[in-house]
Amino acid sequence: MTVSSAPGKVYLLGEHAVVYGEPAMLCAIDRRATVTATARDDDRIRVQARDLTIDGFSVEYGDGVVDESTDIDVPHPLIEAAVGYVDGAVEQVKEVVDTTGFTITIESEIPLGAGLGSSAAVVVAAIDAATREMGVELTPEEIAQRAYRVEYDVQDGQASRADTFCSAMGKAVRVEGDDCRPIEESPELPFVIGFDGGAGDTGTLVAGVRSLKEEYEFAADTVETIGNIVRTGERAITTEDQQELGRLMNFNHGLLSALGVSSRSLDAMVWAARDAGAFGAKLTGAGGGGCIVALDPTPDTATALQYTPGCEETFRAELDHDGVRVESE
Ligand SMILES: Nc1ncnc2c1ncn2[C@@H]1O[C@H](COP(=O)(O)OP(=O)(O)O)[C@@H](O)[C@H]1O
Ligand SMILES: C[C@@](O)(CCOP(=O)(O)O)CC(=O)O
Ligand SMILES: [Mg+2]
Repeated sequence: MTVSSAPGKVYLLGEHAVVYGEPAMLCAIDRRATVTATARDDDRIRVQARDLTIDGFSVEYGDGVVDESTDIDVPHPLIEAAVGYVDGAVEQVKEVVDTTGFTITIESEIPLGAGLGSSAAVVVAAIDAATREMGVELTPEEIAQRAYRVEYDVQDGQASRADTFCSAMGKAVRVEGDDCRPIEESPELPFVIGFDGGAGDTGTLVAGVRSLKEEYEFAADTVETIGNIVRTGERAITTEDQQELGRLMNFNHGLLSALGVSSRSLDAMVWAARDAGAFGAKLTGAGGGGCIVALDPTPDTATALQYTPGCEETFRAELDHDGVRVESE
């Protein structure tokens, strides 16, 4: 039995634009997905994903077939969409090892589809656990590369390397196209997360931005401007200028909102954080619903979020220095 875990992340600056080759900066956070891989005597592949519920049923499946015992009475495309990332991870494992069967069990502290990178963390941890269980040790860079292939395929060819690289490597990272690197001296920033309890579908949201960008030159300019905000933010990171970072996050949120990926509850949480005196706040990840990230060293933002209609949960997040790691083997 092998257990591996990998962290979720928040985007400081640059999501969506990063898909088109603009730079982005993101930080791994101390919420992790944990995957247990156990070799089997037969050649079957089984997946137990307790957090993945469809109509209240948790998903257990294998060999491309959802278990009858899970009693799921929903159309198959819905199930296929939900298990796509895990299926992709299994495919990557099969490319690396001469598989006989294994069972993988997924547990995660990262809310699904909320912009904290649950998909990347699950895929990264699954590839690590299952390949190790089969006797192969991949480097974090190799895992990041394979996990990126999975996100790319599931999101119909529209994915950056950002989430998967950050989850595999940990710390703060900067990603621009194929150029992925850890940010030396990753700053410890006072992250406060607000979660509206909802989710957005990354593939659909990315496709929405792409079509706006193709239709309007000013939408394409907006994407480029987000890249300029990130470039400006690099100086603020090096000097640990939280006030400047906050201002840039506010600007970035406005542009994401213009690109149609914010929502009423995300905007409400962003404004609650700003009114409470946060240095800045923005949605994180694909948007549509899910989480915002604010910078505030005081308890004021968390308190304000607790009283904000639409905010279901608020918590602090710490930079996680560890990327993918083995918990036990
Ligand atoms: N605990 C989990 N078990 C199985 N699959 C998961 C789990 N967490 C996330 N996923 C997969 O990732 C998808 C969410 O990814 P995505 O839409 O990119 O949002 P995010 O990465 O921001 O959480 C889920 O629909 C599911 O396919
Ligand atoms: C919108 C995007 O930039 C980030 C998506 O992040 P998440 O899956 O919502 O955590 C897409 C990508 O980079 O592949
Ligand atoms: Mg994702």
